[in-house]
Amino acid sequence: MILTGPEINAAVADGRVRIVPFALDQTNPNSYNIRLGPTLLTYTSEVIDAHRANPTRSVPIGKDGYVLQPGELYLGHTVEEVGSDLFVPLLFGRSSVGRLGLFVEITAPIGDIGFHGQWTLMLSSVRPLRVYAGMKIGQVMFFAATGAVDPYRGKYQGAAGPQPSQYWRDTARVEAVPS
Ligand SMILES: Nc1ccn([C@H]2C[C@H](O)[C@@H](COP(=O)(O)OP(=O)(O)OP(=O)(O)O)O2)c(=O)n1
Repeated sequence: MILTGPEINAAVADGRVRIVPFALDQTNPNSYNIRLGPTLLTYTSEVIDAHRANPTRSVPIGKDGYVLQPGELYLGHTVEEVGSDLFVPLLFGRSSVGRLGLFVEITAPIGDIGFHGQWTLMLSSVRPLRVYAGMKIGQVMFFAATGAVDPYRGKYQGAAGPQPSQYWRDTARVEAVPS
């Protein structure tokens, strides 16, 4: 089951969903629009190494916006902290933004019950595209879950600003290489 817009508003009001800051005019019939935060991160090394922490460069989005270039990966973030200890959040692009040729995540729309923080957006643009801080770039939906809840305690908990991949932490748990 998915929360309707009025139910998202009610869930924010009684604490079942946390969206900060929250504005009623960002609620859709069955989702909530999230805005692009003012900071982007790009990886600076030519090769991104999945087993290492990769260096990044912070790029502020100025008042005149910032032009995303095709072929580059930009890590953005939501203005809003979005989470729930009850519902499963999923983040998707908005159709109006998809129509501009912008992907807002790469195979990672799923949030965990118990995650709280700003979400990291994985921005990639089909054509050069000027984006602006504060633009309503994506939407979060909330799904009712069944079963006992074991809340998120992962490596991105409490995220503030764009978070580069910490996949390298997983390798401490040993990746078995099939022979
Ligand atoms: N586009 C996204 C998708 C998810 N998240 C947040 C919400 C999730 O609860 C948290 C972790 O997401 P995943 O479980 O997909 O990530 P990992 O499995 O890589 O991390 P972990 O091992 O911490 O679960 O990151 C995010 O900020 N941006």
